[in-house]
Amino acid sequence: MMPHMNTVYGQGQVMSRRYAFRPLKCIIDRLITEHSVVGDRRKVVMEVMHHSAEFLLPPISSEPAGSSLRYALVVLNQPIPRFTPLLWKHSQLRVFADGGANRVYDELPRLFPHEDKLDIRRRYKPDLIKGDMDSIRSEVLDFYTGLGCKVIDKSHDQETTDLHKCVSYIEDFTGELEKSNVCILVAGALGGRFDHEAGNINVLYRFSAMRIILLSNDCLIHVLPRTHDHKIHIQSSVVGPHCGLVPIGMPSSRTTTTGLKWNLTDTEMKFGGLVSTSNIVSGDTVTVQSDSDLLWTISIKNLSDYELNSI
Ligand SMILES: Nc1ncnc2c1ncn2[C@@H]1O[C@H](COP(=O)(O)OP(=O)(O)OP(=O)(O)O)[C@@H](O)[C@H]1O
Ligand SMILES: Cc1ncc(C[n+]2csc(CCO)c2C)c(N)n1
Repeated sequence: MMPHMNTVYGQGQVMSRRYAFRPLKCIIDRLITEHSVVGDRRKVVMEVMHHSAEFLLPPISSEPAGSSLRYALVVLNQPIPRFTPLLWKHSQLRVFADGGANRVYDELPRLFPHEDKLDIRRRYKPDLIKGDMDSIRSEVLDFYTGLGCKVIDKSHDQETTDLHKCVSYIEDFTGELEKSNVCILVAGALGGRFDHEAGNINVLYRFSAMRIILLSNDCLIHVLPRTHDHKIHIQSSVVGPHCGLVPIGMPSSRTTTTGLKWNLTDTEMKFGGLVSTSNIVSGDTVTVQSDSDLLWTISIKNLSDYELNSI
């Protein structure tokens, strides 16, 4: 369930007695004028939504009790990011989207060159494989079914992407009250075919009540819904400084930010006009207020082997 927002109006409505003996046209004119004055003075106080990339830091032992979010991981059919074992460790549910299973099967053992391949494959066993199953190799499917993994074959559904199918499963699996506390991490969502990237971004909007973060080796992106003000906590050891705010889907008439090198102050953003790319974070937090949903993106640092191995 999305947290509700509080709306605070600047003036009370005591118009009926005041206009009781005036001609109708006059009343209407005054109402139109006063309504726009009230509109200008109206102050909307939004609840603040917090964001962080804590899932790129080694998990702390108190998790999940210490963290307010619970994570689910979806692995797509793209080269797996080098920090995938970290995402795995933070997650309580792991799902392979069709050909994503081949990626874990083939590529994860390469991240642990001194360990036995089979041990690694058994250790990184998903809770579910779901998709239209036209990309997963039969030996890979046999391996994971042999381990007892659940498989949902949706080969009859050629209307939605494999990522959509996986997110839909997680959404069904998540109670209404839990939705705002669950965050879906999608590994391998960016940097490949553009039609797939656009489809992956569309999933952010199709499931707008869920927190979903698309990740590649180089960056992460997620939506900042217009229903909230946003406070983005920057873990500068793992993300930044490059970032962007992009009004995908609809223009924004007014966006205001703090914590960026090039801040916006009630600024309009739209494709064909201004979009904030190649921006730089300048502190520990970035705040964003906008009248439109925006995409937030921030670069992911090239984590050292030391950091990656400390998991
Ligand atoms: N090149 C890519 N770039 C970004 N995302 C990708 C790419 N390839 C696959 N994906 C993501 O991984 C998911 C699973 O990929 P898979 O190749 O199994 O899908 P598919 O439906 O068979 O794709 P195709 O359109 O090639 O038939 C896709 O739904 C998509 O979200
Ligand atoms: C208008 C329209 N465009 C493309 C597709 C194709 N498509 C979209 S999702 C999907 C499944 C991929 O696993 C496929 C084949 C469609 N159905 N409708």
